[in-house]
Amino acid sequence: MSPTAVPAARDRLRIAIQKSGRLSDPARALLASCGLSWRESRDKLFCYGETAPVDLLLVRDDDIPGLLADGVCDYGIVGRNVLEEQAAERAAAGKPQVSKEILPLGFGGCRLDIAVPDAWEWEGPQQLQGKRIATSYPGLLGKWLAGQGVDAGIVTLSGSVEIAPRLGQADLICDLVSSGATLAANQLKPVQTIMRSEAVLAGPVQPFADIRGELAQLLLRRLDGVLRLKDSRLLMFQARRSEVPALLELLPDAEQPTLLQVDGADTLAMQALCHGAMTWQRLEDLKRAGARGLMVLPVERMLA
Ligand SMILES: Nc1ncnc2c1ncn2[C@@H]1O[C@H](COP(=O)(O)OP(=O)(O)OP(=O)(O)O)[C@@H](O)[C@H]1O
Ligand SMILES: O=P(O)(O)OC[C@H]1O[C@H](OP(=O)(O)OP(=O)(O)O)[C@H](O)[C@@H]1O
Ligand SMILES: [Mg+2]
Repeated sequence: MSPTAVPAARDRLRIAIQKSGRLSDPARALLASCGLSWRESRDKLFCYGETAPVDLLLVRDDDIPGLLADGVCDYGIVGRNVLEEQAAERAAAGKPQVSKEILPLGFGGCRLDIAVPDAWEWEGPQQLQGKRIATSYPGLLGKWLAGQGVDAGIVTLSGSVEIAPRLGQADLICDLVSSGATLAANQLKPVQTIMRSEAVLAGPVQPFADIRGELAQLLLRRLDGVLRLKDSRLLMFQARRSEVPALLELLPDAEQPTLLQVDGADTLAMQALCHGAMTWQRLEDLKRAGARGLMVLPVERMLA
């Protein structure tokens, strides 16, 4: 599609997700928890939305920003690293940005790190001057190097970046790191993070002018509800009125606690939506502060 072409109006929303890889299952599970379900095409590349007019396109993650830019799909679930890399490449080519990060989704967490051979003593970014750096993220690395005022050679590789220093293709690398195991197995160590990444919902910079605007609102509202409840629990207990202030101090993450009088004036029942982890330690602290009959319940859905 030419850069000036306007994508045809559609009456269904189309979301691109990774076909197979780290983000495919969690992306699908997240959308399913928003009440969406699909019928799959025989080639398993397109899923037709059944419960709502929201279809899925199953593709390679690197293709998602381009599909968004071309208007082939309306939203995409992709790593911030991929989205930002293609944005950096578009910017370097003088192309306008047509899509952006709408919402971080809380899975697929990793970092884009500079990693050097174990034997190096790291003194800071200036040490990279004149070095060759292997990466699959030339746009992000180039932008970061320019910001540091460092002139280094970028060796672009599509995979197996960690092996490049041993093969003599580069002096060091810039790649995704999660546990650090791949770096360690290749006698490399991370020395500098240039980006923190996770899966994000990417979407258009401009709002939709057709029915997709309403579908987009519905999707975003439901995603917001699901993500807000991800680590949330409903906490219920009873306590004496005099103990309530101390108990509330132990619950800084409680949203609008509700207090009900249960017998006479002294005993109160309390319920609150808590957004932090409800560990055994926390429950024991609450018990010590006077909470009785503590119950922690999962919260399935919330509509603010
Ligand atoms: N080790 C990791 N830990 C956590 N998340 C990661 C890790 N490596 C990559 N990711 C995130 O998951 C995304 C997808 O990674 P994956 O390895 O499945 O991609 P891929 O091999 O490029 O897949 P595709 O075949 O779709 O091109 C990455 O872009 C990144 O955002
Ligand atoms: O810090 P770690 O937990 O070891 O993870 C980092 C590795 O994970 C990714 O590769 P992946 O395993 O997806 O293989 P790939 O190179 O084929 O994409 C990434 O490119 C690193 O190589
Ligand atoms: Mg890929």
